Amino acid sequence: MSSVRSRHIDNVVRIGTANASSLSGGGPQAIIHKSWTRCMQQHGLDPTRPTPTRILPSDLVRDHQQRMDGFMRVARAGMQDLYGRVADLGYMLLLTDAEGITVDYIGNPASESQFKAAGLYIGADWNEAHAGTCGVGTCLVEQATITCHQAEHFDATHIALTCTAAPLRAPSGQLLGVLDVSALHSPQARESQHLVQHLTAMYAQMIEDANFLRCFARHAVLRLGTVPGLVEVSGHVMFALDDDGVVCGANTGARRHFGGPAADLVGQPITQLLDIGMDALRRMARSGASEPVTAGGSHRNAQFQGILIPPKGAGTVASGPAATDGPKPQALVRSADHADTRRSDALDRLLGDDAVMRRLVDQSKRLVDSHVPLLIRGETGTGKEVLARALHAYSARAAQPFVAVNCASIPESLIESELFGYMPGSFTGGRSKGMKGLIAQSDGGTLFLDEIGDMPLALQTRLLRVLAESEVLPLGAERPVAVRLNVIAATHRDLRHAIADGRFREDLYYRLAGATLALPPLRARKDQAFLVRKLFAEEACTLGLNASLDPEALRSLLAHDWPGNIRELRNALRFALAQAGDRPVVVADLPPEVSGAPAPQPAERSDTAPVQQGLRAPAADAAHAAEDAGATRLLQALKANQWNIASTARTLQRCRATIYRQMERYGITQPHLL
Ligand SMILES: Nc1ncnc2c1ncn2[C@@H]1O[C@H](COP(=O)(O)OP(=O)(O)OP(=O)(O)O)[C@@H](O)[C@H]1O
Repeated sequence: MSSVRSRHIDNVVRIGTANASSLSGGGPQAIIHKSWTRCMQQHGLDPTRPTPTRILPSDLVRDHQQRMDGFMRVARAGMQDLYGRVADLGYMLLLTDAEGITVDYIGNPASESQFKAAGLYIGADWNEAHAGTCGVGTCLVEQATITCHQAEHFDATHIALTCTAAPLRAPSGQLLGVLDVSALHSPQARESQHLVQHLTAMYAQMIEDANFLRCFARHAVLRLGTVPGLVEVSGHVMFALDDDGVVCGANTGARRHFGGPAADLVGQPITQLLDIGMDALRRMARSGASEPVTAGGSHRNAQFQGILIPPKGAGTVASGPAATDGPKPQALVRSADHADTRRSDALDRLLGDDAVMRRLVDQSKRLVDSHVPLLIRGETGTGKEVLARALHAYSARAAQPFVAVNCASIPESLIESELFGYMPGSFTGGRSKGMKGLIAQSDGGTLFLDEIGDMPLALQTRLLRVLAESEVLPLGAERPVAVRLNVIAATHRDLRHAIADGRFREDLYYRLAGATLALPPLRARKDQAFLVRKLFAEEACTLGLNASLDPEALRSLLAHDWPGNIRELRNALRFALAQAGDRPVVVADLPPEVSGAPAPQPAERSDTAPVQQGLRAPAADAAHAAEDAGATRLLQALKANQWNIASTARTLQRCRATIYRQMERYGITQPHLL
């Protein structure tokens, strides 16, 4: 072994066996050293045994390619353009999926055999758990653009390479894969890769944005940039809007700038995020010209130039890829006298042909501007928050803020300061400028108090005072602040029981429940087929798929009794779409509890490779079929959610701690921890 290699191995062993806590800190070197530690201490890789890259057999590679077919086409266009810029410098490009499997490649044909020998080719598995620290694998862990330069690679086989990799995300924010730019030879200085790092990040963003526009081709897209004159091509913030100007998609730039996951932005009227009215949007749609736009709410002062890209195909409606209700005029170019039609849409879009829901929506419309406090009741996942947002969008205060507070999820120690706000210096750890509480932020708009049944008793007393007096007293303040309050509360609990048990104040109940809107469970709704089609279209679009639903699969969906209601339906469709990719979704793609099929036993599955990747050992006891079915269901959900524990927990309607506990019980380990 050459002395360079043995020195490298000594270095990796020394740092990789160090105590992980001694490696705190940021910067490129810390990222690499943390990865070396992970490779040795968690993945059990041995740097003294250099191993060539694992190459998957071609039929498995085809499976990986098919799962991201639509996205691959967009990515290839970006890769070709990028390749034109870096080919002369000896670079080649890889596209991998979110597991690190290479699904596409562009490189100089004359060097193909060398690239292949180095593992820079289709089918190569660059997941850190197998390949050690490398561009793709470490980028998947860090979810950020990184360079792994020469001896920063874990495995001595790869120390001649330089690899720069950037993550690629779906409009939902979910990781889709990685764009990698690599070379067999490069100058020794790491700094030589700076420009490549910028280019890789820039093209990754361009590919994501092209995919975003593909997914939301039937929506109007508001594009915002900071360079006037270039906003059409380089606006880095994009919002897809529906007929009412409500956000139905937000790209990575928008998520980064406006904070939070896509799910938090989706459903908000754009007029709340930006200081812009519907009239201005309609004017932009008509003129096609860009206009200055200022961010609203807590992002005030950010100045943009904005342009509105109309939906593809004149006269089509911007309501999702599978909208079947025929051509409609584009809402954003409709004139003001259609305002009432738009207002009614927000609530009417919640239902198909169901008499109970129709009565509820008609009743809501009569109540929404009456200042009667509304209490929405319904089992978990029936759409209480969705209804609250639609009520707000329908109301006369639609252009004012909608502030949602989940009374069950704010830690008890913070709930008071979050709700009421605080003055500068009023408690340790608070912001030096103080903070406006959520109640005051809702001034003139809607305050949505979700899971109100879980609010601690002491706070119920304070909330009661706020409701009675329409003013809040921030922590540390001497004088109360007046608030124009419109409250919608929601709960899945029986508040009368809670009152009887002394857990909920009766006087607060009567303050909140001026009128009660009872959402029916999904199993009782007659418009299930409408909801299936609507949610299927939305989910397919978010995943960037052009999918269809087999009639037999629709029948299975309609036969299920949906204990988790619309949330469970959405998750089941997301799960099925992830299984099916771009081909039609069939019964076998549905989660076993929906399809009615006996869950396959882990040991009997034909696609053993991914199972082996996820299970350390066969599920604990083969005699316990139910256990095995549970393990399989969990494993499938983990894979469908790219091993993201939080979204797996949402899919299965369990809390994260339960998912971790079940993983431990079934011996399931995340692939990058194996
Ligand atoms: N009418 C609807 N159309 C489309 N999707 C809906 C509808 N109603 C609910 N959903 C979807 O169902 C899921 C649950 O909705 P929501 O959070 O509003 O339910 P919830 O009753 O407030 O749940 P919880 O009680 O757990 O807070 C979300 O993914 C939402 O997008």
